[in-house]
Amino acid sequence: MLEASHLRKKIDGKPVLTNVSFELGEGRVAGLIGRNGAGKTTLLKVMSGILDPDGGEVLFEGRSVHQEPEVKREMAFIPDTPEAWYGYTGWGAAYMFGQIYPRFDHAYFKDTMNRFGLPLDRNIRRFSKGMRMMFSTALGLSTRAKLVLLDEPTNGIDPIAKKQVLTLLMEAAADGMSLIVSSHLLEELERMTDKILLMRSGSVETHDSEGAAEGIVTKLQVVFQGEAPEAWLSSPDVRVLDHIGRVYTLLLNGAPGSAAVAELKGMMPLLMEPLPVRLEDLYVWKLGGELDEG
Ligand SMILES: Nc1ncnc2c1ncn2[C@@H]1O[C@H](COP(=O)(O)OP(=O)(O)OP(=O)(O)O)[C@@H](O)[C@H]1O
Repeated sequence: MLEASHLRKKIDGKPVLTNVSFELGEGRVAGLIGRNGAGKTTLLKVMSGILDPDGGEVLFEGRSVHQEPEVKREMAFIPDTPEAWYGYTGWGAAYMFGQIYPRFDHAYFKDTMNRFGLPLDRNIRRFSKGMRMMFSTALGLSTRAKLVLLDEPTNGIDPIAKKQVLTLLMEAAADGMSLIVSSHLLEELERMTDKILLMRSGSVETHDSEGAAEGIVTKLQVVFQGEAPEAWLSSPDVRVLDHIGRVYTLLLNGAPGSAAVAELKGMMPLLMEPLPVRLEDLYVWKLGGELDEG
C-alpha cells in the first residue's frame, strides 16, 4: 500500500534522510524508532507529503504522494504539537478536517473527545500538553484516512490517558487502518505493531515486531570464574547492560550459536543463563552509544 524508495532529505544543509526505503501493507501497523534527532519527524513529514524529498519517492497505492496532491486525502499526519489548531475549538477543527477528508467521522470525533473528557468548545490553545495530544489523535483517527502517521502520540500524557490513546490506536488498526507510530515506548510498540522501522544514520532498517531481536542479538546473565575478562567485555561483539557484583547481563552479537557465544562458553563461566530478547535489547544493540545526529 505504501512504498518509500531511496528517500533523501537535507534540512538546513544537513543530510537527515540519506537513503530510506521500506514498504507497509494495508491494515498494518509500523513502529518508527530511533534516537533523538535521528530524523523520525522528518521522515513522517516526507511520507505524508508535508515536506518534499530531495530525492526518491513515496507511493501510496501506486500513486506519488508528492506529485498527486489528492493522494494526501487518504493520509493524515498527526504532529507531536497541534500548533496549527491553536485558535480553533474541537468543533472548528472537525469542521475544517471535514472539508478535507471525504470520510471524516464527526460522530466518532465527538465520542472520542467525550471519552477523553475534552471539551469540544474550548480553544485548543487552552488545552494542556497532554490534552492537545489526545485531541490530535482523536482528530487524526476521525479522518478515516487509510493511513495515519502519528508523531509520538503518547508524549506528555498521563498513564491512564496513555492507555486510552493506545486502545484507540489498536481499535483503529483492528478496523483496518494502517498506522505508522513514532514512539520511544518500546514495550507498547512491540505489542501493538507488525513491523519496526529502526532509523539510524539517515536510513531505515525493517524488522518484524515479533522476535525483532532474535537471531541478531543474544542476551545472557553470566557469572565468570575469577576476574571478569575486561578486554573481551569491551569488544565490539559484547555489550554490558549492567553488572551487580559478579553477575553480568550481557548482549552478544548474533544468535545463541554465534561465535561470540561460543567464545563465552569457552571461558567456562560459573553461570550462563539465557534471557528473553526484547525490542529494547535490539534498540540498545543497534543504537546504544552516540546520539544520532546524522
Ligand atoms: N526546523 C529545523 N531546522 C533545523 N534543523 C532541524 C529542523 N527540524 C529538524 N532539524 C534537525 O533534523 C534532524 C532530525 O530531526 P527530527 O525532528 O526529524 O528527529 P526525531 O528523530 O524526530 O527526533 P526526536 O526523537 O527528538 O523527536 C535533527 O538533527 C534536527 O536538529
